[in-house]
This record gives sequence, C-alpha cells and structure tokens, in this order.
Amino acid sequence: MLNAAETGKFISAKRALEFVQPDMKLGLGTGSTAAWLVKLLADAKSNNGLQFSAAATSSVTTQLAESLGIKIHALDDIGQLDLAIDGADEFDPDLNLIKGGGGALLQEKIVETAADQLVIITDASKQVQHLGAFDLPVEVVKFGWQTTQRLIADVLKTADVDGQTITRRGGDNPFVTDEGHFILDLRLKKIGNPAALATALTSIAGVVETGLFLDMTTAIVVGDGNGLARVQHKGSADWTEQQYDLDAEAALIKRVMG
Ligand SMILES: O=C(CO)[C@H](O)[C@H](O)COP(=O)(O)O
Repeated sequence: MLNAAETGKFISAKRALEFVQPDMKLGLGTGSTAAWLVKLLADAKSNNGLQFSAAATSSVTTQLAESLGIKIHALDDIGQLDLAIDGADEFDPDLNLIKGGGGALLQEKIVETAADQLVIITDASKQVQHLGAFDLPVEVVKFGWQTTQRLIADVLKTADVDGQTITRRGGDNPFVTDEGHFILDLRLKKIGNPAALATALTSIAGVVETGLFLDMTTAIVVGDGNGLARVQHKGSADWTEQQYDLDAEAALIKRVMG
C-alpha cells in the first residue's frame, strides 16, 4: 500500500511513539515524516485515550494537528517541553543535523531548544559521514537580504568554503517563512566545521538562524521500507533494532491515512 520511503517514515514515527509518556508536553515537528507522527498521535489520542499537550513548529503542522483533533498550544503558554519529535534532512555520526528543507527551521529550533529531549525520525537516506550534501538553509530577514547574501558569500570565502547561495523560491517569488523571512540555501557539498560555520553565519546581522542543529538530538530513529526501526541514543555507538510486522500495521496505516 505504501512505497518503501513512506513505509520507512511511518515506521520511524511509530517507533518514536514509544518515547511518548502520558501527559507529556510535546513539540511537533514539520515535514512528511513528522506528519506521520502527528497522525499516529491523533490516532493514539482518539483510540487509546493518550493524553498529552502539544506545541507545533509551523503553521502547516498546526493545521494538520488541529484538523485531526489535537489542540495546539502557544509555546509560551505551554512552557518547557518534555519531548520534541521532528524529521531531518541529514544526520551525521554525532547526531548533528541539517534541517529546514521544509522552511520551518526557525520555529523548529525555538521549539526544540525548549525541549528536554529531541527525537529525530528519519530514514537511512539522510545518514551522512559529513554534513553538507544537503543544501544548508539559512533564514534571513527581508530587509537588506541581498546584502546579507553578499556577506554570507564573504564568510564562505574567508572560511575557504567553495559554496553558492541560492534564494529559495515559492513559485515566482522568494519563499517566505512563517516568520516573514526569506531562506537562502547554501550549496556547500561538505561542511568541515559545522560549529564554526554556524557561529560565523549567525554573527551576520541579517541572518536569523541556520539549519545546523548541533548537539541537540537525544535520540535518532531510522525506519526502513521492510519495517525495521533502528534507534541510537546520543553518546552511544550502539543501535537497538525493532522489527515491525507490516501486515499487522496495515490496518493502522489505513486508518491514519484516512
Ligand atoms: O526540517 C524540516 C522542515 O523544515 C524537516 O524536518 C525536514 O525537511 C525533513 O522533512 P521530511 O520528513 O519531509 O523529509
């Protein structure tokens, strides 16, 4: 019923549900993998009586969650979160990430730095030895954004990084984030020192945030198309594995797909 990529996303979201305890305050991520999580949480709420409260990382996730009966609270009302669960565009062996492919990196970082745990749900195609194969999203304010773009190019030159900055489009116009900013995608291929690059970029006044999520992940869940979920916790080299029976999951998949 689902292709291998979607099955992997479902499996990672399903495995991540095991991190959710009753009455937790949750941060809900953005993207196609996080959408599976939102659907599974809505199902667990209505069919198993799971109680939780939630803040979201984007207007898209807010809309999806509320359409499924999950009330979304303002982050400032809910306060410190127990757990945030989100997807990623890339992860390295230290569980550092590139995020922002969906354009929600700023709210994601705000929500996820306010969470005691960050669980990333993903698949093996996102695993890299060095971050940078995925273009690095950088959120910039509209005012003077082309000047900011030039200053970013200077930073790359100074750091001896061979990179291009590409203005993200949303149709004919630049893509606009939930916070009213633009996104520049930096084509770097390989980021030698992610922490130094993040510091250099965020020292430019027009840069609001980067998609480098460093030292934030507490656990990563990697799902695959055969129903295998692998989990690695921060600071451990070990992976634990759980095999799901896809035939047994078929009814749940059908139910949450609506
Ligand atoms: O950072 C994100 C959105 O800003 C997403 O988590 C990231 O793009 C992964 O998305 P998907 O699960 O659809 O592959």
